Amino acid sequence: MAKSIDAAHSETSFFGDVCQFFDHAAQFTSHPEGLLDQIRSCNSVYRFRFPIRRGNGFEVIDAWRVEHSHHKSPTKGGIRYSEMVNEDEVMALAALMTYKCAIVNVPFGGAKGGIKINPKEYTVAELENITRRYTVELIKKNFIGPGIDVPAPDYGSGEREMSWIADTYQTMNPGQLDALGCVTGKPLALHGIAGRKEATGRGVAISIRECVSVAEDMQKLGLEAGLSGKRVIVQGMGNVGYYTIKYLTEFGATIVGICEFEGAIYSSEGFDLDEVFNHRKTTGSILGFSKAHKEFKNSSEGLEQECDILVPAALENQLTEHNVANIKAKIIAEAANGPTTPDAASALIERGCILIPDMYCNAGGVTVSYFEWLKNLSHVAFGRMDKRYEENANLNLVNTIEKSTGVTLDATQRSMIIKGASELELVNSGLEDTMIRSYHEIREIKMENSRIDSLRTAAFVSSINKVAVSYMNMGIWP
Ligand SMILES: NC(=O)C1=CN([C@@H]2O[C@H](COP(=O)(O)OP(=O)(O)OC[C@H]3O[C@@H](n4cnc5c(N)ncnc54)[C@H](O)[C@@H]3O)[C@@H](O)[C@H]2O)C=CC1
Ligand SMILES: O=C(O)CCC(=O)C(=O)O
Repeated sequence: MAKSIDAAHSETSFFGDVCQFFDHAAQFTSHPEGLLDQIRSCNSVYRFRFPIRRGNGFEVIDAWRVEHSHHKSPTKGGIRYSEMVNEDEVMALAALMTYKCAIVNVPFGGAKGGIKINPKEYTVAELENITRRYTVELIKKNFIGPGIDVPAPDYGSGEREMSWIADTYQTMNPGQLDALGCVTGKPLALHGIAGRKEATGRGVAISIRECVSVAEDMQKLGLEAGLSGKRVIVQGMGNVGYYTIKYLTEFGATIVGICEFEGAIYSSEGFDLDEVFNHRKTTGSILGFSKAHKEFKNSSEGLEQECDILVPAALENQLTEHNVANIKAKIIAEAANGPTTPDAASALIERGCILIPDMYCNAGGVTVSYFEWLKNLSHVAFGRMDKRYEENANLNLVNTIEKSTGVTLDATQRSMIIKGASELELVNSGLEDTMIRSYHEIREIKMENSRIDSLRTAAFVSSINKVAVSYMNMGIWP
């Protein structure tokens, strides 16, 4: 990979790494440097601090919301709750959101938030105070709203936090009809959407299934096409990792390794997700699981075991120049944001591996967030208006065919054909179509230019071009 103007910056910076990938891809586009600079830069970085009551005193919390690009509104991206969060990280994650949304044609600019706490060290009441106060700070500066900036879950946050955000925003904006579209990833009972919780992991599994379905690409790796029997190691068993394992298993893959914070386990025969999950719930650790052939107290050793596909689904900077030589996988599916550093990515590509890039691989979450936002703005659940209509039309059709052919279907066949689509089925269909279509869009860009070295570069080319068109069409005002 050619060294870029931002390479020096990237030694210590996640945002620098993202810029380095961007600059490498930009050479395959024809946009003027000024426009590229506008696309690459973070438009607004809001850093703030606020106090919460704790014990007999109070504690000051550091927080951020970064809106990377306003080429489309609203901006969109999760909120990370982590004691390691910092400004550079939130900027990088916001930038990735811009490129991610562009790849999957979700009409949002990119944003991300961060709250610098370890959520495990706070009571639920304290977490609620922090989340509500964070929301109020965003409201004060116009950094949240259904048409402005729409947060969602990320590492360390989930449906519960999104409910608190929605309730705070709604309370502060009485009568605002679209208020519930101010945040996505809400529980179903609070105007969320069926399938959002599983969406990122489901999308990751679909992206991998699509990648391994291309026989020509698998042949180059010395692998058979298809997921059946493929050996997979997953790092992180949180929201994204858990559902990635669930759907990969459903699609026929074998989960041979799981790495968590406290260590890693390996079994060449494969793991049952629920057995491992329940063991961890009961004992507090994945270590000590009786069906594991090997276990590692140093979790990162788990990444280096024999497998076909490695899925980092925890945090950034997991595959680096220090461990890349020991990675055995031929396919890396970046379920986490930024798990591979530019140096490690170059080494893997030179070795002939396929890297399914984060900005595409984990885009299922924001895709279904988009559906949730649409549902909130239209104030009606998907399928509500047409489900029964569709069923009646199908019923008439089946009756007519039965009458004219003399063939009678059994009850199972009838209900399968007649049934109208539920919200979950529509969401999953939209998600699957988006992931499959986007994979081939990126792959074709790569295939069309032999100088484009990776799916990541192709993905960046695709998003840079899309964002550039938006900026050019908008013009500059005043
Ligand atoms: N939640 C979502 O919808 C989306 C999340 N992502 C990305 O996916 C990644 C994971 O996010 P979530 O699953 O939501 O977070 P989560 O908080 O639900 O789970 C993360 C899991 O990773 C584990 N973990 C942390 N450090 C680890 C390490 N060094 N080794 C092994 N395991 C480790 C944690 O113990 C936890 O179980 C993040 O990079 C996030 O930005 C990307 C797109 C959407
Ligand atoms: O669902 C969303 O809006 C964003 C999820 C997210 O933070 C991400 O894709 O990294």
